[in-house]
Amino acid sequence: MTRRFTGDSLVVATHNRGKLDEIAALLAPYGIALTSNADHGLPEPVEDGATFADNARIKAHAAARATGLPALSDDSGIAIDALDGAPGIHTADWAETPQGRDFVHAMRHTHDLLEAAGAPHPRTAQFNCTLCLAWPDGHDEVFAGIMPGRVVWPMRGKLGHGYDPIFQPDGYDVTFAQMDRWEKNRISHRARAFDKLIAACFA
Ligand SMILES: O=c1nc[nH]c2c1ncn2[C@H]1C[C@H](O)[C@@H](COP(=O)(O)OP(=O)(O)OP(=O)(O)O)O1
Ligand SMILES: [Mg+2]
Repeated sequence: MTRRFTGDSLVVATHNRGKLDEIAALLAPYGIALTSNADHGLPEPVEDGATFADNARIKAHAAARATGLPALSDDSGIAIDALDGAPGIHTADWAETPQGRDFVHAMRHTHDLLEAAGAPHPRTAQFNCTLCLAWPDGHDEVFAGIMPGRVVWPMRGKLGHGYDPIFQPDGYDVTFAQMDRWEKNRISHRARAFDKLIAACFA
C-alpha cells in the first residue's frame, strides 16, 4: 500500500544546493517545513548502488535513520545514447577534481568523449530523476521521472546547476541553464518525478 505523507516536516536528503532549491520550490505549495542534510550535520553517504533507485534509497534511509524524521532523496543523472548510457549513475563522479566538484570540467569531458566517439548529431540523452521518500520505520516510496533531450556544445546559459548548460530538452531551443527555476520546474525530469510523488503521497 502506498503510504501518504501526513507529517509537517521533512528532511531533504541532499548536499546539492541546486537540487535543494528546486525541491523547495516544488514542495512550496504543501506547507511542509524542510531541512536538509547540512542542517542536521549528516555526512554524504556512499552511493554504491547499481541503479538510481538503489542510490536514492541509500540516501533517504540514511537521513531518516539518523534524524528520526521522514526523508526525501533525489538521485539523478544524464544517460547519453552515444556513450551507451554513460555517465548515468556516475554523473556526479565526472565532476570530481582534486579541487572538488567542477561541472565545467564534467561538461568538457562529456563533450570530448562525444567528439572522440564521432557521435552524430543530435546527441540524444535523457535526464533521470529518482526520488525516494523514506520513513524512520524503514518504509519507502520511489518515483522516477525522465526528460529526453540532447547534449549541445558550447555551453549556453548561467542558470540552474550541474550539466544544465549543455542539456537542451526536447521541444525547446534553449538549454535548462537558459530557463529560470520556474520554467525548468514545470518540465524537468525532477518535476516529472515530483508529479508522481505528489499524486501518490501528498495530494
Ligand atoms: O537538473 C539537473 N540539471 C543538471 N544536472 C543535474 C540535474 N540533476 C542532477 N544533475 C547532475 C549533477 C549532479 O551532481 C548529478 C547527480 O548526482 P547525485 O548523486 O544524484 O547528486 P549530488 O551528488 O549532486 O547530490 P546528493 O547526492 O547529495 O543529492 O547529476
Ligand atoms: Mg550524490
